[in-house]
Amino acid sequence: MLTRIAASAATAAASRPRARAFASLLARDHYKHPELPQFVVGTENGFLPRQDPLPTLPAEFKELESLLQRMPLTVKSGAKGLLATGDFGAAVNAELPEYNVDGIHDTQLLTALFRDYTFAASAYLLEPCDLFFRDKKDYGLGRSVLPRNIAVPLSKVSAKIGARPFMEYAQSYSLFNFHRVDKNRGLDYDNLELIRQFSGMPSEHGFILVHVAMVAHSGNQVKHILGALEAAERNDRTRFDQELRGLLSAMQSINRVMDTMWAHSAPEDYAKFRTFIMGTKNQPMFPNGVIYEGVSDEPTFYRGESGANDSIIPSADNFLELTAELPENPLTEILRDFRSYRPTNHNEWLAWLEKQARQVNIREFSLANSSSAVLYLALLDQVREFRARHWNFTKEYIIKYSTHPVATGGSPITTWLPNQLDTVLRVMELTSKHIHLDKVSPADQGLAKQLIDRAEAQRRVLTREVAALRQQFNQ
Ligand code: HEM
Repeated sequence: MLTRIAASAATAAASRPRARAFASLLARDHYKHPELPQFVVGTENGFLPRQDPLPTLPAEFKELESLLQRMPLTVKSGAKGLLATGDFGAAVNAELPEYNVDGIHDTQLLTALFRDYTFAASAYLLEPCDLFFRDKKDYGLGRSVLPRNIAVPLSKVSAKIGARPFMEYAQSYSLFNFHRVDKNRGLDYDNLELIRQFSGMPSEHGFILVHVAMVAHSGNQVKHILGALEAAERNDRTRFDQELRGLLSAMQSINRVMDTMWAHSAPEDYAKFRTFIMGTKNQPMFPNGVIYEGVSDEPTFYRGESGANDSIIPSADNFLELTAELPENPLTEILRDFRSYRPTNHNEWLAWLEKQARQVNIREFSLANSSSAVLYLALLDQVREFRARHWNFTKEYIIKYSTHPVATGGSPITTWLPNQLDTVLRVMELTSKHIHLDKVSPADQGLAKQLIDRAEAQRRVLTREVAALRQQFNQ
């Protein structure tokens, strides 16, 4: 039933060329159906789930719930948890039954089970790496077999929600891992509480919930993207510019919340919980992958949890037709592979948007009018701002404290993020050549000059930085 609903929604979107087609996925009768996936892109929820995540599991899963509550390095009472003493793996083997999940169809419960089994799986597989890292500042080897009491139900639940059986950004670690302190209030950072975590540290709480508070603004991003596509299709310049202004304001809100990361999550703490969000693909801790006992004898290799699977920036890339400007190289292949580690409907949205923006020709339509072109440049600048801040995060939270050459998602640490940042900066330079500054208001003239100068300077600095880091990391 569930796949039928998702499939019919996808077919509806694909078969209608009009810009509003995707919004029809949110028809009210579909939206409330308990078997509809939790992650369905919308103009209100954006890329967050359509229902708030279940904070605890029902009583029939009490052993799993108990293990997860006792799991963090520091538990709620302040005492040391199972991961701190290196006892989590033994506790899983001794206490966890192999639950039967065959009869479950409600996606709110299925996704909560997916979140909780992926937490248990990552803690189980990476527990030895965390112990090793505390002493040696290297990760050693992870466990290479996932026991059947986790592997079998995790694989079944994953198949039901269309996910890979491994911790991911949206359906487990970040976007299905919050609850509201006050049910009647919105999703501001101060109204968010965390459900699961590995460390029990305030910095992990902040790291996860800043992502949620940013994505809380993505409904506006989706709304204005849909509006701008429709306006361009109808050749309605006035409305197109209004929608671009709305989109700009949504992106500015997202970037403002992102900047609060520095205050909510301390750079020196990141390495203490980062081990547990690593993947098993392209990682030296899992040279032979991981066998899922009771599922298959073939080893599995999965990318780890990463904000790279968030949909805000890929949506901006696709709408602004930046994706088409990415160089054809192994780093861009990694980007495309990352984009497959997200909820099915997010993938459908991104694929639809890339095609639709190309068909309507958003870039050409924007550049055909100097005022729209300045707005287009300002939107590129928001993507630049996100990626530049993000590159600063990577230097301050990771590179300062670790010589491990691979990020949690499995990408090379020194070159992958700059591949995308450099593309935005290059496209900003190209775009600036299409703007007739004599045809825009003095305020827009000043703005355009400021954005172009900053992009040129940033590109020069980035090239120097990456060359130095590549030498240091031998990449
Ligand atoms: C301390 C904060 C953060 C750190 C250290 C960090 C680190 C990283 C790293 C190392 C990557 C490379 C991919 C990989 O994992 O292999 C990445 C990718 C990415 N992260 Fe983060 N991240 C942080 C916060 C965020 C936040 C708050 C968001 C918001 C949604 C985010 C969104 C992304 C995106 C979209 C990518 C792909 C980048 C691109 O397309 O250029 N990250 N992150």
